[in-house]
Amino acid sequence: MPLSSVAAHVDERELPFYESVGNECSMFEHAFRQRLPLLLKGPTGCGKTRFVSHMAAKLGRPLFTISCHDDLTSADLTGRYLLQGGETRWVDGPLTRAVREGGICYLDEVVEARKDVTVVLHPLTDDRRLLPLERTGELLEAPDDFMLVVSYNPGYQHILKSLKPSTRQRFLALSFDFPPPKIERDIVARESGLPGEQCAALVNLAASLRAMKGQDLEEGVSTRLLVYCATLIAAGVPILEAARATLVEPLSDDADVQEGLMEAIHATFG
Ligand SMILES: Nc1ncnc2c1ncn2[C@@H]1O[C@H](COP(=O)(O)OP(=O)(O)OP(=O)(O)O)[C@@H](O)[C@H]1O
Repeated sequence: MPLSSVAAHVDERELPFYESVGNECSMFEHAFRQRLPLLLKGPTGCGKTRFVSHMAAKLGRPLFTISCHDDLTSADLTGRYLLQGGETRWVDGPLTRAVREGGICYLDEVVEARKDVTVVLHPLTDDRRLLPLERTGELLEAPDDFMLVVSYNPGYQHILKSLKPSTRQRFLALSFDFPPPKIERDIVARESGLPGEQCAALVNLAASLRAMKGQDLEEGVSTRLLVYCATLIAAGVPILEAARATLVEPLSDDADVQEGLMEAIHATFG
């Protein structure tokens, strides 16, 4: 399919809602059109997955999402022979489907993947754009509308779990962070249905909770958790109960840290 005809008349209102923060939408589109793979870096719950679904829908391409973990093998991506009705049949994995169908393949938390997975990605992420399927003997050439997107959270990185330079230098990379306050307020309001003013108070609170990151907290409170909190409040849950369940308990098990978080919450909501 010629790229110029890809999703020429998309109604933005029908796409998964994504509020852009900078130039990420145009960079994604350039990467797609120039057939370059993309790496998204950023903390948990800051909008990376939503961004990818929004862009896939905007470009009119199917999206194949894979959450990477220690046990994920290259066969989970490429496919395997399965016994079906007494016959052994090859079944494509999500990466192979994305290559065959011309879709967007999104590998979330790619640093969690084992080495054999990254090896499969190498010929796909340079100018060869090839996916060798050893088991079937095929060598698939990725079509123009195939794109590989991967993400990871640099905050969780440690020496054993980092991308090798030979892998990361195959990607364009974009950094994500929590959206600026006004944008985050709009996102939380739109996602939860809670009035903007109350969402603004939650976003202010998030700033003080995020300032506690590093002291005793591994990660600052995510936009996702703010949406949860606002959703509960909009559903009638008392603010302090909603805040404890969404902005305190998911962040820490330590009683002292929880107390510190609750203090900040009381300072905002009384
Ligand atoms: N820019 C944004 N536009 C619209 N919604 C957003 C945006 N940023 C965050 N959100 C909201 O935050 C939620 C979490 O975002 P998302 O699932 O995309 O996070 P993520 O960065 O992919 O997290 P993880 O790394 O844990 O997978 C979304 O479901 C959405 O409600």
